[in-house]
Parts: sequence; C-alpha cells; structure tokens
Amino acid sequence: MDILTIDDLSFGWRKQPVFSHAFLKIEQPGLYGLVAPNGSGKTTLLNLISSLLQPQAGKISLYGGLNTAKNVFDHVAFLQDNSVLYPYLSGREHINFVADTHHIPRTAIAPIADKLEMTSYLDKRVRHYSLGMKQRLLLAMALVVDRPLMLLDEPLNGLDPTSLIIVREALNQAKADGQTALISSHNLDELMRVTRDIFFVVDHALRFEHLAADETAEQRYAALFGVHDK
Ligand SMILES: Nc1ncnc2c1ncn2[C@@H]1O[C@H](COP(=O)(O)OP(=O)(O)OP(=O)(O)O)[C@@H](O)[C@H]1O
Repeated sequence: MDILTIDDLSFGWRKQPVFSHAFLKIEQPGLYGLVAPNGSGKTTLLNLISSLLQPQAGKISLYGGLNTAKNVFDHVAFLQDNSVLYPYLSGREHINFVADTHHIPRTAIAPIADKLEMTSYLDKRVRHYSLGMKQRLLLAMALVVDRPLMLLDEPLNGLDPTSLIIVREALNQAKADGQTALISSHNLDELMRVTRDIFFVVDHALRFEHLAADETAEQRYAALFGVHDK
C-alpha cells in the first residue's frame, strides 16, 4: 500500500502559485528529504499533506485513503516550527499533552527523552530553551505519538554538531523501526547525511532524485536551482 501519494496537486496564495500539477509517491518506508530554496513551498506542502491547508486541485492520499483529519490523526506525526511551543510550559508538559491526546502511555516518554539526551532539561520551561533544545523537544513530541509517517519541518535547523548526531541517530532508529519521515530542509548538505532520497520543489512541481554517493549537495543544488559560484 502506498504510504503517501500526491496526485496532480495545485495550490497557490491569491495569484501566486506555489504548486502547479505536482506529483509525489512514497511506497517504501524510510527517510525522504524535501528540499527547496526559502519560500518555495516546503512548509506549505507539509501543511497540505496534514490537511491544515486544502488543495485547489488534485488530491493527497495516505495509506490508501484521502488525507482526512481522522486519517492524518491515525497515521501522521507533524513536527512544525517552534512557534507551536508554549514558553510558559515545560518540555515534559508538552510531551505529556501530545501523548495523552494520542492515548500513548506516559511511560513511553522517558526512553525518547533519554535517546534525545534531553532528560536534564525536560522540566524546565520552554522560555529557557535554546533553539537546539526546542528542536529536540519538537522531535520528541513527533516520536512519542508513534505514527508510521512523520512530517518534519526543518528538524535539523539550528542544531550544533552534537545535537545533529543525536537527531540523526533518532531518525535512523525510526527508519530501522519501519517508520517513514519526510524531512524538509533548505540545507541539502546536512540532509544528505540523513538520506539521499530527496524530493525537490522545482518550478512549482516535485521532483524525486536519488543522489549518488559521489555527488555533492552543492553540485546538485546548483544544477537544480541555478546557483553558481561567483
Ligand atoms: N499564509 C500565507 N499567506 C500568503 N502567502 C503565504 C502564506 N504562507 C506562505 N506564503 C507564501 O507561500 C510561499 C511558500 O512558503 P513556504 O513557507 O511554504 O516556503 P518554505 O519553502 O517552507 O520556506 P522556508 O524555507 O523559508 O521556510 C512563499 O512565497 C510565501 O510567501
């Protein structure tokens, strides 16, 4: 059964097209990148998949059904940007909330916090978190709900090398457990350490590329988006 299918999707804001006749298919579990320059529609696409936005044409299916709110709730964990966090709540309160609403026992939280090395600050309020600590909290919230498909909007953003390794290991573990993640990033270099299966947003469409081992991120990015060394 297909994990995610996007069929002839068109969407735009007023007169500005973001997607025009875009297609995407994920059939195998694993890690997939979603890459494009700033403002090209990565967040918009994740919002469309998770049904926070509605396509103007085309359809999006998950696990054999349309992406209704119920289907999204059953199958998808969505890591949005850190504006969804409440500064006056602790990390633990955030994770408890998502675990409770998804009927996941709170005992599932400790191993995930351990894996992401965030136990020491879990009870601090988010207002005291650095960007990297917030990113790890968001990933913990996505992991704890244990859905087969994770939509991760810029999870690698703002991570120092230590945090990057921790997050990379967590993503590889998710893959080994049979989960699928669609991971947006404008930093192809960092993303390629996680996966070489990448969807690019090019000219309002989606284009899949499996990047070869000898190909650098810079070369591929330049070829697709016309960025050249000065
Ligand atoms: N609520 C909105 N109203 C109008 N235009 C919007 C809205 N949200 C996004 N856009 C426009 O849609 C386009 C795609 O935005 P989106 O945030 O999806 O890009 P992105 O690839 O995620 O960018 P970034 O890498 O900067 O996060 C941009 O041109 C943006 O200005």
